[in-house]
Amino acid sequence: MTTADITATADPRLARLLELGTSTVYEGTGEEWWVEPSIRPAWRGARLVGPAFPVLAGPGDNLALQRAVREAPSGSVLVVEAGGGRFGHWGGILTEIALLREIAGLVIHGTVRDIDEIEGLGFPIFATGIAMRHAQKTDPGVIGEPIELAGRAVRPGDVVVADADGVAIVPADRLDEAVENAERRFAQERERIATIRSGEVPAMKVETPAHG
Ligand SMILES: O=C([O-])CC(=O)C(=O)O
Ligand SMILES: [Mg+2]
Repeated sequence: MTTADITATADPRLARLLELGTSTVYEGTGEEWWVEPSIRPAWRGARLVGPAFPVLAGPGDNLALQRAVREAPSGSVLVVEAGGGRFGHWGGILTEIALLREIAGLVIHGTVRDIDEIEGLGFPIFATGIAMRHAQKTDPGVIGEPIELAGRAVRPGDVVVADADGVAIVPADRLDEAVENAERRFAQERERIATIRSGEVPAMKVETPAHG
């Protein structure tokens, strides 16, 4: 069982969002659900879904992460604002604890280390990059409270979906709508692709410029 499976089993809507993919989820509802695109999969094939457990870390400090990995509910995704700095905020040891506690994954506006080890363990991480530099362990930060992740509001329990295209945050109270609209979008795209594969170049999609 992968970490993505843990949450997905608990709520089939989450499994479906992950299958449909972040770009489809985002396009389906046409909302500002995308997250800063420099937050990328830390290893190829990483993907995750689950309710957010937000963390505000001190700059260059991972004490807040050490607290969060011990206190976040099983199945949740740690969503961390770490100021985007070039520190090893997270590594192999924290990953081992996260797996023991059945944490579904990590999304961090910041960098991580021990990446080969983490890939071998299959723990999904989305980060701005990889950096070996030691993170301080002095600032307890804030955990389990709403944050802004690189400018995007994230509340505890909002649904995090992340795959090769990046990270999307679906507000908890809009989950049904997100699934419904992503399904519609997915069906439209399959239809369009079927048309192309039948040998027909479809009409262009043209939009009216937005006002204001
Ligand atoms: O020790 C740290 O601060 C982060 C790390 O490398 C690990 O969790 O393995
Ligand atoms: Mg380490």
